[in-house]
Amino acid sequence: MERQVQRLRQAFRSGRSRPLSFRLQQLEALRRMVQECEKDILASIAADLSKSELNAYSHEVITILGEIDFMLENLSELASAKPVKKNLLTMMDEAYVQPEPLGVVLIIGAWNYPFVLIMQPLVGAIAAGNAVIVKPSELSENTAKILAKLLPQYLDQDLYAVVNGGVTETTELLKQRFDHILYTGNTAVGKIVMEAASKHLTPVTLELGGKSPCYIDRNCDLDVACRRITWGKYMNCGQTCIAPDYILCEASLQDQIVQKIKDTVKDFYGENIKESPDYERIINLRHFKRLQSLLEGQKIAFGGETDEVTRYIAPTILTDVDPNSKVMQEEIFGPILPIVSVKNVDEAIEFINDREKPLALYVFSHNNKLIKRVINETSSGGVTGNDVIMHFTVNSLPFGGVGASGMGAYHGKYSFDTFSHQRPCLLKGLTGESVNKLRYPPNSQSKLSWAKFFLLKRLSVGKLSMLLLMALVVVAAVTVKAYLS
Ligand SMILES: NC(=O)c1ccc[n+]([C@@H]2O[C@H](COP(=O)([O-])OP(=O)(O)OC[C@H]3O[C@@H](n4cnc5c(N)ncnc54)[C@H](O)[C@@H]3O)[C@@H](O)[C@H]2O)c1
Ligand SMILES: CCCCCCCC=O
Repeated sequence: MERQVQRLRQAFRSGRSRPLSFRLQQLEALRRMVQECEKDILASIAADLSKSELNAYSHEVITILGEIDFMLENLSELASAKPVKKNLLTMMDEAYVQPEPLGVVLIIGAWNYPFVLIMQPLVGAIAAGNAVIVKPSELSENTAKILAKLLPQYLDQDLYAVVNGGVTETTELLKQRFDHILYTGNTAVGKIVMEAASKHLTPVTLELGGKSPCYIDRNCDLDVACRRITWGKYMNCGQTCIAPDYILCEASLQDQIVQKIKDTVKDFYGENIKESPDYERIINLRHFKRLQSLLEGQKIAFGGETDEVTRYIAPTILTDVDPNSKVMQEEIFGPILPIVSVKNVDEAIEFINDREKPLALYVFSHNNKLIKRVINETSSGGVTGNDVIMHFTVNSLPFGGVGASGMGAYHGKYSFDTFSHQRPCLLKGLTGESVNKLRYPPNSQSKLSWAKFFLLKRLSVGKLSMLLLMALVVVAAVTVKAYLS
């Protein structure tokens, strides 16, 4: 591992990954890889998650093609130096922020969207000019294998590498020094990653999970709300980091919600859900048994059927759920939807705030003020009002958690920024010493007054006021010079 990281570091130091032309060429190669090898990629995702190839395409491939296109279109703007406002002392100088690559970046992915969770950060890291090691999840082994096979065929092999393996390999990898680590997965491993990173003072982006609440207001179109919730909850068999984890609503709405979700499930997946190409399976037996245990002692209003051999768990709704029960203590990450009754929106807000900050928050209501109130009085990684999941698809929004659901963010511009250092640059000339005397010892009260005048005024002005200020500076400089000599 050490030799591999060193090899990448050497290639990074050669400067090869920095020119925009090189980055664009690598991103184009990545796009070619996705297009030319689409069949193999879809087959791998489908095999890992018992998913149809159509769903593999719409859940994963579309996102990546969109992200690559965004970077290709916007890279030169993202990577450009950004001039900044100046003060009176520096108004004749050049001041700008220059994004620069961080170095060698490690990306660790999770199994539930095995292609997206490696490729989307990879696109950002390449665009920002870094060398990258990706470590796909060993639980989605087919996608891990196809990534290890394809990426070296299309990308520069000295700058980008795939390491496959489980806990042993990742532990070894985490002993190495990286310049940034982006980890996607559960909170317990997130802490391990952060601890390992701290040994090298490596900054981390942690894309974690949590229980994402979904509040349904009485004043709402329940048909639409339930259709959208059914889609977001049962897609990928509930194994989505931002799936609505549980519903909060007034007790009087519970039965209607159950009925409407039940009807929608029938519309989406047919009478025999097991036969539907759109309904996935649980990733492995450990997760299947964990989910089965969450059903124990619960009132199952709909679904509840399980089949260990195929790891099938039916779309399930639990009603009158006790907030202290096991299903309300951990992220469900499966097709089980508990409904917890609250008296009103105040109680819903209190319920949310009594728990760890979730990765996503959903509110359904005709009343926009109520939606804004829930947003203003709670905290979560992201929010979608009157829908679920969709904020993930808008790559002009940063995607990430807060508190226990993670730190840092990516997607689009935010990926570029995550994998860049925003380097402040100030370029001065070698003239102007008369004004500079103000900061050289010995200090005095009058020098301090002048320093206050120069430094506490900001220039954020159009041409006319700029001219006025320049005149002011010249007068001030002459006065100071006369005063000091
Ligand atoms: N915020 C997001 O974008 C996002 C996206 C997907 C999943 N998630 C969250 O991830 C969780 C599901 O993922 P998971 O954790 O089951 O995935 P996982 O089991 O695939 O683990 C994630 C990664 O951590 C590595 N890993 C596992 N144990 C390790 C250890 N002891 N030391 C070092 N590395 C180790 C794995 O090899 C894998 O690459 C859920 O909580 C979900 O909400 C978050
Ligand atoms: C089109 C929906 C993609 C959702 C991906 C969510 C990633 C986290 O699990």
